[in-house]
Amino acid sequence: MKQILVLHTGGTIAMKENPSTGSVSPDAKNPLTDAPIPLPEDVQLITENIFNLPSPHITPERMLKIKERIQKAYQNGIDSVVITHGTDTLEETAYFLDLTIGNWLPIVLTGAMRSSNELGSDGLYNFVSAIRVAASPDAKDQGVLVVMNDEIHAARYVTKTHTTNVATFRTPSIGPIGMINKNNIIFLQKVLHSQYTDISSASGFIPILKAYAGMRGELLEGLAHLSLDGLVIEALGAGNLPPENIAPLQKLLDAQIPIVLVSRCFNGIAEAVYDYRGGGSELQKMGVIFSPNINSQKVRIKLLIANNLQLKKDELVDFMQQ
Ligand SMILES: NC(=O)C[C@H](N)C(=O)O
Repeated sequence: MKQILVLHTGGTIAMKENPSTGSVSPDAKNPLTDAPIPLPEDVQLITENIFNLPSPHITPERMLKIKERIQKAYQNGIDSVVITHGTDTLEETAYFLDLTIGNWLPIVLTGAMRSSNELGSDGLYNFVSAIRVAASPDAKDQGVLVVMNDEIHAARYVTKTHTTNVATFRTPSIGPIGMINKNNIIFLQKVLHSQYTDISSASGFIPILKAYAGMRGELLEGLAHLSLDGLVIEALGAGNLPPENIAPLQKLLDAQIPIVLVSRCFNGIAEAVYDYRGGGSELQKMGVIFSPNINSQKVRIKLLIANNLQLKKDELVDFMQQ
């Protein structure tokens, strides 16, 4: 028998709609607990309601709690893990686990865009799909996975792209790494391993700042008065900033605050291409770290993990660029 640990954390998948107002809120009793679940024959579920929270209430400390619960379960010989989670921050928890669990047994996150009593509710279907993927031998050694709407995505790249559509989770550039059919689970691509790093705390003040046309230096100047542990900037295009930001940025760098830059573009990566005031070349020479191929919210998770590893400067650059 395959033993799958199911951790329910909350989110729309555990919510109900009030039919008279149309508003959606957490249900005291998880609707998945009593739902008829067609399980593969060789699968046994061990279910736990670790939280019942909307995912905007999920913090890095709570992600750490999920990680520790999974690692404890590994000692008891479970075969895989399914986590139900709100979709708003699902990609951040998925990536946190991808970086901090050094074990390649399947871990699959899923959620829902429509709550349990809404017409066309996708929760139960996604949950069953996640169990099927977690039970598949091909899901081993693929890193943490996100299963929604008949697709399998890698935690490292997947992102929520739509506020309400059930096909909200997408992987820019490469697409899903697998698909779920009526009778088969098919993996189409093999995922690069994320570097494993163990942490026992997840603290740090690391905001994300999005650049825009006409952005002046006041925001960065203001940030210099807060005790930052790091800063993630979503820069313009290939990795550039309006020139007024250079001087305050230098002040933050002089104060030894790690600054990691990604592009605000949905596709592609930030690189030091442009050599003009505020261009990527100047930013790189100043010591801004360019992060390839993950979005700002995931870079933030990675920088937070780095913050709790107490890395030296060179190690931090290496870690953030992997
Ligand atoms: N679809 C969802 O789960 C959205 C919800 N606000 C959450 O993340 O908890």
